[in-house]
This record gives sequence, C-alpha cells and structure tokens, in this order.
Amino acid sequence: MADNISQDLKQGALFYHRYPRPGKLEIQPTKPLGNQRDLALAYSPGVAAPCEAIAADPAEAANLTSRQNLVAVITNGTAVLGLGDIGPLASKPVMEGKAVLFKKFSGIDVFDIEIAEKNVDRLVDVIAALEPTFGGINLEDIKAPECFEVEERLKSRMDIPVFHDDQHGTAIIVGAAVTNALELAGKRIEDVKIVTSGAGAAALACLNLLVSLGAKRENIWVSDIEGVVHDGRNELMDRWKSVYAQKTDARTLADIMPDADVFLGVSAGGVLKPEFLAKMAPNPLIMALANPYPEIMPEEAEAARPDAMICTGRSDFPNQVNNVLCFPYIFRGALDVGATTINEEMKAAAVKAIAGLAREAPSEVVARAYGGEAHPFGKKSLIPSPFDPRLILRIAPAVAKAAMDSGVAKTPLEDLEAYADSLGRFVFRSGFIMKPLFSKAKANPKRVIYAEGEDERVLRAVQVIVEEGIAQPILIGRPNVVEARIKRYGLSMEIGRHFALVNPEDDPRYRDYVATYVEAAGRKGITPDAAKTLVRTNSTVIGALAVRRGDADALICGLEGRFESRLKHIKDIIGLSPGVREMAALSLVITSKGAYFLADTHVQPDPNAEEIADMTIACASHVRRFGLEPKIALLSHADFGAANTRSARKMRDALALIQERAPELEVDGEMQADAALSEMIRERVNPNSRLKGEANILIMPNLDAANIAFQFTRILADSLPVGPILIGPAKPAHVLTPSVTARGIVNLTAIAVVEAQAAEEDADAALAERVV
Ligand SMILES: NC(=O)C1=CN([C@@H]2O[C@H](COP(=O)(O)OP(=O)(O)OC[C@H]3O[C@@H](n4cnc5c(N)ncnc54)[C@H](OP(=O)(O)O)[C@@H]3O)[C@@H](O)[C@H]2O)C=CC1
Ligand SMILES: CC(=O)C(=O)O
Ligand SMILES: [Mg+2]
Repeated sequence: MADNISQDLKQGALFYHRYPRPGKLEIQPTKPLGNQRDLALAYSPGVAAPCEAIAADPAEAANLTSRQNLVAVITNGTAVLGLGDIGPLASKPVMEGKAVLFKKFSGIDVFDIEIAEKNVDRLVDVIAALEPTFGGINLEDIKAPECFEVEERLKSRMDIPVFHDDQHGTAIIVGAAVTNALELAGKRIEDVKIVTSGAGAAALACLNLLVSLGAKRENIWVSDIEGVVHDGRNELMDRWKSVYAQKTDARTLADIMPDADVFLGVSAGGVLKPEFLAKMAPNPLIMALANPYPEIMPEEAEAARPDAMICTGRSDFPNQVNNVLCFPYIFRGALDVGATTINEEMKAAAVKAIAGLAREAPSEVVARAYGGEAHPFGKKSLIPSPFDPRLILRIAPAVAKAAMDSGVAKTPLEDLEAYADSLGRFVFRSGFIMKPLFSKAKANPKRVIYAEGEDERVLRAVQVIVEEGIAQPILIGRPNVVEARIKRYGLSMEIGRHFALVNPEDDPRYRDYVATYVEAAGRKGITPDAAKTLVRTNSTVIGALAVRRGDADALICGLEGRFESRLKHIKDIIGLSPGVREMAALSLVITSKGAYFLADTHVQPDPNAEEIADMTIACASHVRRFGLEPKIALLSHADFGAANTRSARKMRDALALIQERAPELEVDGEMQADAALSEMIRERVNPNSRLKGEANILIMPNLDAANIAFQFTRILADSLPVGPILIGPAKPAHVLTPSVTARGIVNLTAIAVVEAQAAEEDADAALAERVV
C-alpha cells in the first residue's frame, strides 16, 4: 500500500499530539469553585440535594447534571480507521479526536472509552452498564460483523441513542453525496450500478441506506478481501453480508467494475487500480473513503477518468465524505429533544439536510478555511465542507423535528424555529446579541452603500444580506470585476436584480456628485478640480456623497486604507449630527463570558470630560438598540476618588456631566475594570455604587486604553468583535478595519440599517411636530 501521508505530516501530527502537553483535550468545570461556600454547594454536603432529587425523579438528571450533553465515544479498537485491529490503546488518539470534533462542532461533551474486550456478550454488558452516565452512545471503529450485533443488542437494551458512527454516520454522508452526484450526472438511483469494495460496518450500512433511497439490490455488487460476495461463497460470510450476494461467476473487483455508475470504497488503501476505471459508465462517482489511505488517490482517478466525480474521506482533497459531517449534529438534534434512539426517520432527515446544504451558495467561513477557494455546488463540491458553519443549523433542527414527528422525543421542543436560532451560538457567536438588530433590519431594509464593492468579503457579505433581506445593497465597483468575482466565489446574486451597482468610471450622476462635493466641502479646501478627481477615484467620497444626497441611507467603507482619511471624508461630506462635537467609535466584543461595548476605540486620542460625557450618552442610546439596558462604567486606573491624576479627575468630571444631562442612566465611576465587571469587587471599594451587576458599556479615558483593551480582549478571550460602530455622523456611516470578516460586514450592515430606520423615524416625528 502506498504511504500517502507525507513524513512532514506524520512528524507534524506527532508534535501536535505531544506538545505542549500530551493529547488534545481536557475537562473544564462550568461552575466557579472559588470559596468555602462553592465547595459546600458543589460537593459535600450540598451535592446531596441534587442526588436526592434525581433519586426521586430520574428525569431530573437532565437538569442537574451534564448527562444530557454527554456522549460516550466507545471502541474496542478492532477496526480503527483503515488501520485495522490495532487495539483499544492505540485507538485512543482517534477517539480523543472524535471528542474534540463533537465539542468544537456542536458543543457536545464526550468521554472517550476504549475497552479491551472483543467478546460481544461482554462488550455489550460493559457498554449497557454505562447508561446512567451518558445521554448517548457513539460506537466507533468496532469491526464487522460484531459491530452489527453489538449495536442491535445495545439499541434494544438502552433507552438512549446508540449510534454506530462508522455505519450510519458514513451512510448518511454517502447518501447525501450519491443524491447530489446522481442529480449532476442526470441519473436515477433506481437505475445505477453500484460497486462496493469492503463489506464491513461502513459498506453494509451505506448500501442499506442507498437501498432505502431507491437503489435496487440487484444493481449492487460487493467485493471484499475474499473477492466478490456471491451466492455459494462460504468464506468470511455473515447474515448481513449475504444480503448482497449476487448469482455470478465474477470473482474479483476488476470483474465487477465495468458499467458501474458508483464506486464505493470503504475497505483499504490502494485496492482500486486506475485500469479498473476505464469501463465504468459515463460521469461515474468514485468514493474512495478508506482512511487514511483511500482506495485510489484522487489524482490517479482523475487522470484515468476525467469525467468522474471523486470523493475521499480526507480533509486534504475536495469532497470530503467523512462522518464528521454528521455525528456532531445528529447527536445535537437527538440530545436536544431527549431522543431515546436515532431512527430511520432521523437519518433520512440528516441526508436531506446535508444534500440540500451543498446546493446553497458557499459560505465565507468555508472560503477562509480553504484559503479563499470554495467551490459552488458541482463536481468538486458535492457535499458541504466540514467547516461549513451552517451544518449545525440545518442538520440538528431537521433531526430534532424528525425525532419529534416519529414519536421518539422525550422532551419535544415547543418552538423549533427558536431552537434553530439558538444553535447559532455554536457558530456565529455574534448571533444572539445581534438577533434584535437583524429582526428589526429585516422588517424595513434600508439602502446601504458599500465603498469597496469589489472586495471579496463585501461580496460574500452582500450574498448573505440579500438572502436574509437585511438591507438593499448598493455596491461601488466596476461591473465586469464584480460580475467575474461573483462567479469566482460561487455566489448566486445578480447585479440589478439583487443589488444596485455604482460604476465609478461611468455614472450619469457624476456632475451632480461633483457639485454636491464642492458645496459640502468647498470651504474645507476641496477645489472643483480636486472634487472632479476624487468623485471618479475615491469610493468613500462617492459613498458619502450618495448618503448626503439621499441616494443611499447608510455608508460602509474602510476595508482597506487609512481609518483617519475615511473619517475625514465622512466629516466633510456627511457632517456631524446636530450638537455633536466629535465622532467616537463604539466596539462590541462578544466573549464566552458575555458581550461588552468599549469606547472610544478608534477616534478621539484624548477626549476631555465633555467629550467623554457626549460619547457615553450617545453610546447608551446605541446599546439600547441591541435590546440591552445600558450599565455604564467610566474606567480609570483607580477607584472612586482614590487617586487624583488628570485622567481619574477627568472621568469624575465626566460622571458629573452625565448625571446632569442624563440622570436616568445607570452609570458610575471612576473605577478600575475589575470593579466594573464584578459587583463583588465593586462593593468592596464602593458599597453605594449606582451601578448594579456587571457593566456592559466600558468607557475608557483615552484611545490607547480603549484600543489596547479591545485588542487584548479580542485575542486573549478569543472573542468576536463587532464594529467599530461610528457614533456622531449626521447620517449612518461606518469605517471598518482591515481585519473585518464578511460576517463582520453583515453585522455592521444590520446596525447601519437600524440606525437609518431610527433617523427616518426621528425625521418623521420632527415633521409631524412641525405640521401640528
Ligand atoms: N470516510 C469515512 O467517513 C469513513 C471511512 N471509513 C473507512 O472505511 C474502511 C472500513 O471501515 P469499517 O467498515 O469501519 O471497517 P470493517 O473492518 O468493518 O470493514 C472493513 C471491510 O473492508 C474489507 N477489506 C479490508 N481490506 C480489504 C482489501 N484489501 N480489499 C478488499 N476489502 C478489504 C474487509 O474485509 P474482511 O472483513 O473480509 O477482512 C471488510 O469488509 C476504513 O478504511 C475506514 O477508515 C469508515 C468509516 C467512515
Ligand atoms: C472517519 C471514520 O470514522 C473512520 O475512518 O473510521
Ligand atoms: Mg470510524
């Protein structure tokens, strides 16, 4: 067998597992254990209370322990990947790997359990006895035919889902890939010839699922280590395999390959020779899924059959048909409705959800994970990528619904839509806090103009914005460039139909825009000649003019170039809101501990007390749009008068001004950041603080402090930034930073749309007042 893993990758993998500490996961407590009382609650004597509650009502285990989110990944090490019977200890890196994938992709906790037991009766007894610990059992890498019996017997003994991943996880992805490939090839599943190498756990489960999707048993041909599975064969046969025995004289894989439409390899590396492919049917589907060495390497298959659609189980080639696309999400859906099993209906729902997702436009996260290259649905993208954040959003609700519809959900969900929304927490960390803004934006989408309309991130963001109906986008860019890039990134939106385009090289409004620019900025040193050039060449100027003239409701710019120069254009052209002395930037960081707004992270280097008061009051009204009640801390290096430095005094003065101008605000200061974030610490330094609980708006004394705190939190807390939200322009305008992602642009768009709605409401109210 060819060794298709480079030495480099092998060394890298050993290093990865060895350093900085052995293995790749640990267990983390989810509750504080910081003092005597915590100890008494978490452990003796307090812990007796939840124990007694569960003894009285076992269903309480789901509410008082982590059981409902805990899955066992269990193996006996007899069929570890395609490495064979390497034993339970050597299988541990794979099982720990599955645990990591469960956690990262769907938030499920896993204990990996490697059992030194090959006897089926004893293995079943050991696993069945684990039922009190787990919400579900994922059997892994247990060889056929024993695995079939182990699973069947456990399913009948246990009241929680038991799922043999190599069988059903693999079958579900294969089902989705076959569905999509046959559609591309214009073939019907009822008509196709399917040839399988391998007759083990994965192979037989895949075939059973394909039969349930419509494949004809007589069109299925199976070959394993003994050759073709045929009537009358006695060697290495079992009742599961003999279902696929054919009446035939063919004895080798080569004999059964002619006219095959689908090759399914779930056996061992290198068994499919390029010459076997010559006589396959046109546009064949070749799934070489053995891990880590496929039955044939994709480049060999492609050279032999350029018309083939090719899949492997590996992440280093397109079309990764791997059960990682399934197990995290099918368990998520099953656990969340308290399913007692994973039945055929739930599996069919997963197949449909995965096949459907592949046909959607590729997401930006996928493109980033693959170095900017994400293929639209087609030969190279028959199934979604494992990094597609939408997997959980599509599969888990589909599985949960199927469980409820088929009557196996012990705790059915009342609101499936809310459940689907809640899953966003595993992917778009901005999802929850942004939700009110998205709902509001969708109700009345405004025209948002994007200065960098040719940028990949803008285009990907606009695809989402169009699909979700958040805004009416206007892009500034050259039509041929925008068109070519839409195609390259596999997006489905169209110029004119889904968004408007302003071509800076040829726009009929050019003269009007120049005139507006001179009128707005003539006094600020913009000569008519300079205006003519800038209106042709500077997309921020064009965007700002569009907003000023009412051709757009909000501007988003700044993916490249200098922040300050963008600010200047906004100030010169759009101007400041009445009463505003200076703009400021409010940045949101969403951490695993909560969401915090920081100001001023990007604009004023050293604001005075007046300016701090201005920005604090403005920030509070912005934060209310998120559905949050502002809780504001004015930060300093000292607490409540403990120091008399200039900056501490400045924050104290700002507090007095805010209290005078907006007495309703829950604001206090000056205080250190720990006092702002912990009520316990704050009480120690000032028991009478007006601020209660944890602050959600942190106003910093200067730009250095704000920006450093923002970047620190962003990186150290692995948090998701949103913004900067520019506060103070007369009409909504935002300057992004070069590190922004498409998701960040979508978020800021929703914010800009809601601001534009508010501006419109204010204008309507002012008009109504005048009319009265
Ligand atoms: N991409 C994916 O998501 C997945 C891939 N797989 C891969 O599929 C393969 C099989 O896994 P699994 O079904 O769990 O294991 P099993 O041990 O249950 O099955 C292996 C099967 O392959 C057959 N086989 C072994 N060597 C050869 C060979 N040289 N030529 C023909 N057939 C052979 C075995 O035949 P016999 O029993 O007669 O020895 C057996 O039928 C592994 O490589 C695994 O990594 C599995 C699950 C998921
Ligand atoms: C992917 C997997 O589960 C296997 O190869 O066994
Ligand atoms: Mg496996």
